[in-house]
Amino acid sequence: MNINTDSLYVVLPAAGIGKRMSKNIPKQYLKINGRCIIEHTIERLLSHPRIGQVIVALAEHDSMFSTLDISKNSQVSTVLGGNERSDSVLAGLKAMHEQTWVLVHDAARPCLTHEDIDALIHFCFKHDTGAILATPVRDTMKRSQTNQQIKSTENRNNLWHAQTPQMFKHQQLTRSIELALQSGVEITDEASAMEFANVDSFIVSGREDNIKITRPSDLNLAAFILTQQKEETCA
Ligand SMILES: Nc1ccn([C@@H]2O[C@H](COP(=O)(O)OP(=O)(O)OP(=O)(O)O)[C@@H](O)[C@H]2O)c(=O)n1
Ligand SMILES: C[C@](O)(CO)[C@H](O)COP(=O)(O)O
Repeated sequence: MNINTDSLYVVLPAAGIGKRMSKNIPKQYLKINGRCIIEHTIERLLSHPRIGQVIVALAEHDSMFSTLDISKNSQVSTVLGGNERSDSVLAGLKAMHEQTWVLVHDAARPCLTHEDIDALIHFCFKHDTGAILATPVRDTMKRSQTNQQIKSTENRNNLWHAQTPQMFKHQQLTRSIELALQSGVEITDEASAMEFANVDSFIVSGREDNIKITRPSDLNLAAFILTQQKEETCA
């Protein structure tokens, strides 16, 4: 792979149902500023000069994605996702021809900027190692009992909120996720699969506004962020 010119593939897990959003459609199809969240996300990715292909992992009965113009884009393809996010990611990894590097990015994170994509790609290429975007924890972190009685205060030094994209060597990530799933280990992001496989990976500090739309209150925040970012770009 010519790391200076070859385009990169992105697996976009988009097969979730958005339970925490409590809407009657999966959250990736909710609209912000007139466009579906997933449209914002894919456009942010494909408008980056180094990203050439997005493989979208869809739920089995997803009938909405094919109605979107972005689904007709030649740089977009789809694959059947799975019961868990990790199953969807693995399906995407297996659907592509062998690549050196691959990025995985949540469809529910439409506020991703080229600044963060550049930082992640640069780090991985420079150090020839996998990495994830993340932001440092800034509040005091508490652990509770199941009845929400405070149990302990967690040390927040070197504690981060993992984001996406997460970028790894394609075959290494595929094998690591397969190993974790075969071992019955719960993995909620790609880095946790690499950790289980004892493969080093690193953190690249990302923007705080690369939020994952998860709960209803995130929608207005994401709309504000997208509008602000558009003004930034035009500035
Ligand atoms: N089986 C699954 C579950 C999740 N995802 C995707 O993984 C991303 C991050 O997951 P999350 O925010 O948890 O989305 P949901 O699982 O849809 O949300 P919830 O947990 O509230 O149902 C989302 O883009 C979601 O569509 C996926 O591709 N396949
Ligand atoms: C991958 C992730 O975005 C890292 O924070 C997050 O774990 C995905 O959301 P989920 O709720 O854990 O599926």
